[in-house]
Amino acid sequence: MSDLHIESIKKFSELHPKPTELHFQYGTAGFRTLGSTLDSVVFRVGLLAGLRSKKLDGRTIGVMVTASHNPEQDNGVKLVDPRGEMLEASWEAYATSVANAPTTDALIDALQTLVQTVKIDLSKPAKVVYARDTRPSGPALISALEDGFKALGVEARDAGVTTTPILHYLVKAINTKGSKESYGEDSEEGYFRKLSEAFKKLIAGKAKPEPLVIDCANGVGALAAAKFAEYLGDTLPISLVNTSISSPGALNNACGADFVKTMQRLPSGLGDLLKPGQRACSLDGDADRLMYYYLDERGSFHMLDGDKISTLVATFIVDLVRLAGLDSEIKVGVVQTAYANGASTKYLAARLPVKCVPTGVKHLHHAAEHYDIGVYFEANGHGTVLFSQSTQDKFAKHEPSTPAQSTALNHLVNLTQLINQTVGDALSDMLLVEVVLAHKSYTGIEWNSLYADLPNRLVKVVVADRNAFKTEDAERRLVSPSGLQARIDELVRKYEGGRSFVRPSGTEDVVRVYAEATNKTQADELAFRVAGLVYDEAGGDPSRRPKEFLP
Ligand SMILES: CC(=O)N[C@H]1[C@@H](OP(=O)(O)O)O[C@H](CO)[C@@H](O)[C@@H]1O
Ligand SMILES: [Mg+2]
Repeated sequence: MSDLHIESIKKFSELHPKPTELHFQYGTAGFRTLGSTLDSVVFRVGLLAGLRSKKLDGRTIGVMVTASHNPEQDNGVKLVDPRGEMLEASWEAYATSVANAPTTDALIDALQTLVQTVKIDLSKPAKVVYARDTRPSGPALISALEDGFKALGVEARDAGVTTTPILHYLVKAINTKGSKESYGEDSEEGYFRKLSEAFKKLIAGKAKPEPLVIDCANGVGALAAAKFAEYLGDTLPISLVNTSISSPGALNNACGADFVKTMQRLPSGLGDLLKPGQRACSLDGDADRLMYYYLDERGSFHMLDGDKISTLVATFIVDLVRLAGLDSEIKVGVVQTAYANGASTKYLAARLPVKCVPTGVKHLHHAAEHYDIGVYFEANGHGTVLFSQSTQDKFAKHEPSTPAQSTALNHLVNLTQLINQTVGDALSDMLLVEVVLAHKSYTGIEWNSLYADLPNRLVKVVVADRNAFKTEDAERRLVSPSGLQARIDELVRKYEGGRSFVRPSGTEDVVRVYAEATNKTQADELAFRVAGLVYDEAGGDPSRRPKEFLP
């Protein structure tokens, strides 16, 4: 085993000192906080990425610099494992300790501990591919990252400014290059070509849809959507709005998927544009979340969120599997979190297996891998479909006995190419939705009528210590503070169709309360009553108790 390049790491580390007063945590979305505080963290992630690659025999690791739907001044960084997946969970703690070493000497110690604990052979090569979104703090953070690569002698490939899902695609494409499981050409062009060719095959012969309006959140999705428009030509007429990637303050400001989901209204810039019934969708700041919506004849807003997408897509795939004559061999299942609307769960559970897992993409992704075809979406619009290798092998071997079976089988094979199976991908998901709508001859209105969402409300409660809140049963029940769950249950029983749960956020310093009921007033009331219980239980100052929190 060779040694760490200690002198080189020391020299570069002195250029990227850790701010003494800050603690960083590798959470659900990697490290994420104010961009101006992340210099040392990103430098150290450069080192970590190199070590992770060495640990995996020189397979390529991805690094994405983004803060997604968060405000423009925020930034973040996360690592992507070789198959295009989120970093293995055990490394989250190593990343946290490396990021928090107070001095250069402490950093060297933390790295050496990591090398010994996970037995990294330092003589192995280190390869990384990296990218960033459009945030103004991005270029400086990228140069800190590159210092990390130089310090460790990493062979690094710059993927420039691109979406999170494209970076995940690249990681997988690079690592499967030349193999029987090749994921595609390892370039952006390869990605656009792969997806747009699959899309064209899937909608061949279908009626040309009305133009789709895409709100790009003034982020990197604007660049990728514009490229798709070139590749798709008139097979999918699209009209892009909120594409100002270099206007200060514009990113995610009153637009984007998270704004639409949270505010349940149109993003800015679309008001005068949309005709009644016309489909529109929003991407988030790094283009891995998608929300659809439309205005009806009366100008009322209707949102088609991750649950609606999941339902649309899962039932379409179930039908194709049956039509292809594969339903006895291939099982389709859906994964959701507790935030899934109860009406979607009811609709899905009557048709196919549904599993509930804790919040966070890694939980959904792993659970979806247990199905032959696993569909997962968070209500917020992040999700994808996974086809297991054995399922893809079955597609390749299956001999259809009728022309109808053959058509369905072709559609399934093309879906495996259209869908970015590494991670949720707003643009790939958008093409997928468009395919299903075209096949079913649905407008947004018919899609929306599959089931009616239960009215719901999400409330944040600021507490002294959110770690005092511990959950079980996929976060649907509290185990501590003790006794609180029983009081929530007692409240919920008073509401028709009531459901409510409380969990600490993994990305913000708050506790989240979710409630639903059969009408909006009741859902709001239940949410604010539970929020009041949580606030009081956590010892919140009565004089600062938010007025809307009910007694
Ligand atoms: C209610 C909600 O939308 N929670 C989001 C949010 O997690 P929290 O742990 O709730 O802060 O950010 C996660 C990362 O983007 C996302 O996976 C999740 O769905
Ligand atoms: Mg995102």
